[in-house]
Order: sequence, then structure tokens, then C-alpha cells
Amino acid sequence: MLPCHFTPRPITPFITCQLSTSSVRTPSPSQSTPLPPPLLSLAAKSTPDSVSSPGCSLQCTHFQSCSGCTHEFDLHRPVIVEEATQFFNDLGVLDFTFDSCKLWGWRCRAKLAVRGSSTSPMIGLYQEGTHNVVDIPDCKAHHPNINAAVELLKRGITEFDVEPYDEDQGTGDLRYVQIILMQLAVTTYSTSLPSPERYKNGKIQIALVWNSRNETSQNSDKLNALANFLWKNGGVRSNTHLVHSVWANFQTSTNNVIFGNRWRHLLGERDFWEHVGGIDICLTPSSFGQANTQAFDSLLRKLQKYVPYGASVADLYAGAGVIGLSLAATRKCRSVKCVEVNKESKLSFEKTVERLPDRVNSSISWHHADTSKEPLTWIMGSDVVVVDPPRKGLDASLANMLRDISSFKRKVKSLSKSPHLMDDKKDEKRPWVLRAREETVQIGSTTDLEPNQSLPQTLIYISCGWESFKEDCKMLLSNKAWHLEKAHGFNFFPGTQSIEVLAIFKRGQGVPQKKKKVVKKKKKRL
Ligand SMILES: C[S@@+](CC[C@H](N)C(=O)[O-])C[C@H]1O[C@@H](n2cnc3c(N)ncnc32)[C@H](O)[C@@H]1O
Repeated sequence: MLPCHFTPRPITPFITCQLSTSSVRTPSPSQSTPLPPPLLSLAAKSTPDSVSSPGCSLQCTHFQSCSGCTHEFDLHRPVIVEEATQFFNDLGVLDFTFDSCKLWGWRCRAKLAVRGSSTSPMIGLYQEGTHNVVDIPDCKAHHPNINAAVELLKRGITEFDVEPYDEDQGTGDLRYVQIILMQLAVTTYSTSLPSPERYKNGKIQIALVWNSRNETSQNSDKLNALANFLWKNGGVRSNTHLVHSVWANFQTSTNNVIFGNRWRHLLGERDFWEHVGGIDICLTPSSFGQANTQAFDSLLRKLQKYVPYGASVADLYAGAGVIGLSLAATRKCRSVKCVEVNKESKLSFEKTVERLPDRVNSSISWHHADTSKEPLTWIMGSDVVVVDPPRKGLDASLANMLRDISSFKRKVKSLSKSPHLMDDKKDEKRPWVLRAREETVQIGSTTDLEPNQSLPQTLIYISCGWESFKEDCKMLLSNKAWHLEKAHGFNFFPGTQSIEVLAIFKRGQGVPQKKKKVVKKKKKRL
């Protein structure tokens, strides 16, 4: 076990170190994937270190050539944590915490470009500022099973003479591959397995982005041959049993968009299950999923504590509704309303709901809608609103509405029949409202819910974009309708300067946190 050195700093968040990599194995078919850096198993609340600890360094051969990681040392404590601590201190939150999470092998989702030739394929990320792909077979951020899947794929490409995509010419077959680690196989469904075990034995979903319109295009025989190879050598009957399923996505556009609209399930099980936040969630290859599922799980567990039992929750930027559904299950919510602009997430939501424990008795709905359009109608009647926007932060209309929330009391009365949610407005013409109604999924009865015109008292902001968060935060606080009560950071992307922030805002001005008094013990006289 390597030591992690800690020395105090003037402003110090609590840092929780969980540096264990013991749970990660290397089941590469050829056994050539190296082990991640040595084991550190600390579980401590501690002040951070100020020296570069060798035990917390990346030790990756691809560092500097690959654009994935920007920082090599002190993975457990990105430099930005210092700034975040100061930022929250200035806003009166003196007990900002930072959970350092898993430092290597944390990435459970990878979208990698496939370039080079069939005899010498390269699978990796672009070099910073270029379209040159860097091969990253030994990536230390990837879960080892992702690296093993990449290696298997390379073998298949060579064996079946699959031409990687050539961006300049627009030729070749295989453009990208998306590889996702799943920690819960449907066939061996058992949430009683400890989480590290599930993580260690995670299976892989491979989605091949094929340079053709559909599965009947020219060269589809090669696609099938490659998929069969992956299944034969990595699937359920192989020695390694690494691969859960193989999918194809068809994309012929010359722009930078990775995926086309057409997806095909080729081999293995169709449904892909994950266990986070106390529930099983189903993810399709096209729906949003967090790259660092273990860190996301820690965040969800923390978030749940800020939601009162029986609360009504609006989950905005909801994806497949993971946050809302996790709250429905663990906080016995009265109602949960999820709002998401990507229609593809609907199916995942529906499947996840099917596996919710029987005891969940909430009224749950999922709406295919843009939360920036008439945002007030989405949060009305909720006690808690959760926002988890993309990196660019909140849509301006939503941020403005939240900032001015105190002035909306009267408007709420007139809006109490939400145009998004009510069916009795037959003359509704606005296309986005009609679309939202069409795609709405409602689970559980709404009749027991008395019309509720209240506005939320708690705002929970989950951010993956530190710069946009700072702006949104200042904006939200500027009208004094909210105060910041708590803030926590999570090391979602070790090796980079990005952190995930969980911030809890409450209505009103709040009481400033007091600095903890240092109680000096009197020396006993001998
Ligand atoms: C960071 S992801 C969070 C997803 C989800 N909360 C989760 O953890 O799985 C942001 C989500 O917001 C969605 N989104 C982006 N802009 C939106 C908008 N204006 N209205 C509704 N959803 C939006 C994206 O499609 C994406 O699914």
C-alpha cells in the first residue's frame, strides 16, 4: 500500500479518499492489459495534500499525446478544488467537501475514433486541436474491460479486413466505437452482490458506428462478420465473457457528429442494466449515461439526503430520469416529474420504471420537452427542483425564472393548470406543448394529487461545468430569493480539471454558517 501524504492548507475542504483499485481486474483476452497503478485503500476524511504524491499520479504512457487527461499528478485533488473551496467559502459555505472517488479505471463509457488501416488500426482520442487519432490501448482512465474490448476489436478489424474510416476521403467502414461497461447482467441479476464485485465483473456493450446508411448497405457482411467475431471471442460462451451485447449505428454524414439516427441491436442481450442510486436503471446505447458510474452513485447517495421524505420533485434535464426515479424509490416521493429534450431517453425511462421496487408508490411522469420553454410550468407544485444541465449550464429562461421566483406567486395561480400537462385545453396550438403531451409517460395516479400551486423551497444543482456553474450560482443568488446551503464536489474525471458539483440552494436569505471554534484544551497540570 502506498502512502498518501497530507499537509494542511489554509482553506481546506473535507476530502474523502477512496483510492482502491483492487476491484479492477484485467481480463484482456491476451492478458496484455497492464494492471492499473498500485493499490491505495484509504477511506478517510482528511485535509488535502500539498505535495505531489507518487501514489496519486496517473502513470499513463499515453499522457501528453492523448487529449483525455490534462493532469498527471495529485489525481485525488484537482487544482480546481482550491478555487471551488474559496468560491463556496465566499458564499458562506464553510464546509465544502470533496470526494476523490476512484482514481484509475473509473471510466465506464468511452467513445473512441477508429482510424489507421485494417492491418494496423488505431482506436483512441484525437490529439488536442487536431483530427489525428492517438491509439490508447493502455489508457489508465478506462475500466480495464474497456481496454480489453478495444484489443479484441482490433483483432477483429484485422482478421476481417475492416477498413477504418478515412475522414479526408470519407471512405472506410468503421468510424467510431462506443464501449460501455455494465455492472449488472440481467441473467445474473443480483443487487445483493457488493458493488466492487459488480464493478470488477462488468460486461461490455459495444456499439460500432458504421459508415453506411443501414444494415443492408454494401459491406454489411463485414459488419456482421465483425460483430460475430466479437461475440464468439468475447460473448457469453467465450472464455473471457467480456461482451454483453453488440450494436450498430449507421452514420454517413461528413460532419463531426459521432452517431447517426439509426441503431440496430445485433447480438447479445438487448437491455443493459446498471445499479445506481439504489435502483436498477436501463440504458440504451443512444441515451445519456454518466461516464463515472461509481462517482455518480456517491453523488446520488449524498443528494438523496437533501430531499425530504414524501416531497414532490421536478427533475429537469432528466435524461432517462435516473435522479428522479432514484428519489422516488429512496425518499418515497409524492410525485416526480422528469423533463428531458432527448426523445431517445424515453424507452430507458419506461424500462427502469418497470423494475422499480413494488413499494414505490409515487406519481411519476416523464416529459419529452425543452425545459427552457415556459419553465415555470415545470416546477410549479414541486417542493424540490433538481437541475442537471449540460456543461454550458442552465438555459437563460430557466435561470431567470429561478432567480425571480419570489415574484411569481400571482402568476402561478393563473398557470395552475399547466398547459404542458393538462389535456382539457383543446385549442392548444404550440407545437412544443403538443409534442410534450404526446410523449408524456405517466405512471401512478394523478387524481390523488391535490392541485398544488406551491413553488419549490429547495433547488438542487448538479453541475459538470465549473465555469458555467459559477455564473449560474451568482445569478441565482443575485435577487436574494435563494441562499446556498451546502456544496459538495466529486472527482468525476480524475486526470482532468473538471469536477462535478452538487449544490443545495434554499429559499430565502438563510443564516450564515459560523466558523467552527477551535476549542483549545487546557493543559493538565502535572
Ligand atoms: C448532464 S445530462 C443529465 C442527464 C441525467 N440527469 C442523468 O444524470 O442521467 C443533461 C441532459 O439534459 C438534456 N437537455 C439539454 N438541454 C435540455 C433542455 N433545454 N430541456 C430538457 N433537457 C435538456 C440532455 O439531453 C441531457 O440528457
